[in-house]
Amino acid sequence: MTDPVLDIRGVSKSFGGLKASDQIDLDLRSGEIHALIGPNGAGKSTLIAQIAGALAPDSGEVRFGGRDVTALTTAARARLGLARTFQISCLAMDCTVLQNAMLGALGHRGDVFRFFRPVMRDKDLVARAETALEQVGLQDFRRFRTAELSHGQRRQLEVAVALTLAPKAFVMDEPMAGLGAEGSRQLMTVLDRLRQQAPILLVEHDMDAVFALADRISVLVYGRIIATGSVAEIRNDPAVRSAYLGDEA
Ligand SMILES: Nc1ncnc2c1ncn2[C@@H]1O[C@H](COP(=O)(O)OP(=O)(O)OP(=O)(O)O)[C@@H](O)[C@H]1O
Repeated sequence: MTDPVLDIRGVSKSFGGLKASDQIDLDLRSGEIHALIGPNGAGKSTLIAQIAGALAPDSGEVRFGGRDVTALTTAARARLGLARTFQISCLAMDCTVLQNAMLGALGHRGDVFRFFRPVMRDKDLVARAETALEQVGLQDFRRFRTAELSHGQRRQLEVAVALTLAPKAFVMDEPMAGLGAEGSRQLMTVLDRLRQQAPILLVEHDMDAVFALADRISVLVYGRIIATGSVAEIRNDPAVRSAYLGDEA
């Protein structure tokens, strides 16, 4: 088997006497969606923050693309290809869908301060942004103002912006939150395809989405991973059922 894209080894983080991350081992392999689930307060956000670089672990190591990135900033990890989405919406609502996608592509080339008019004539950048829009199914909306998009379409656009950065892995924090049935269905179609391009570590409360999408699931309870396995293995795991899934399984 090839090395995992993301490899979390023995990561721990305490807040006072509370162990929010307790010796966590977790990996993300090429081509997969690995869902991280757990009850409120289990430590999902704390772990994601340590993976993305927003929070330093007390101990342990975060490896990305075969290198130790534990000491790197969020921006440095992003430049290496670690894309984190859905924490803060960074879309410019008055810009068109295509312009927003181009902002991502510009960031990738390091010239975010160029003005839009000359940039819009840059065929390479436009092509990169349009390819990303196609990948998320928004090609027909390229000239729409972003404010005109539905909530779900904005999530799809955020994925497109991330795609223009040519990510090697995605970390997604509750992408389905606040979406209706149709928005969730569309975003699930996008994520389902996306895993081939870059694997996804998916934190999600929507169990229907998790069970439909995940290749593997890890269950976090009180800062510890109590099980990792396929959907069937997790559904049938007695410890998971009593600690978390209950009737949902
Ligand atoms: N900065 C902080 N200072 C003190 N305690 C914190 C801090 N951040 C998180 N915690 C605590 O760590 C534990 C884990 O919180 P965390 O937000 O990571 O859980 P979560 O699984 O993401 O929850 P939710 O599903 O509700 O978002 C909680 O008990 C929380 O109160």
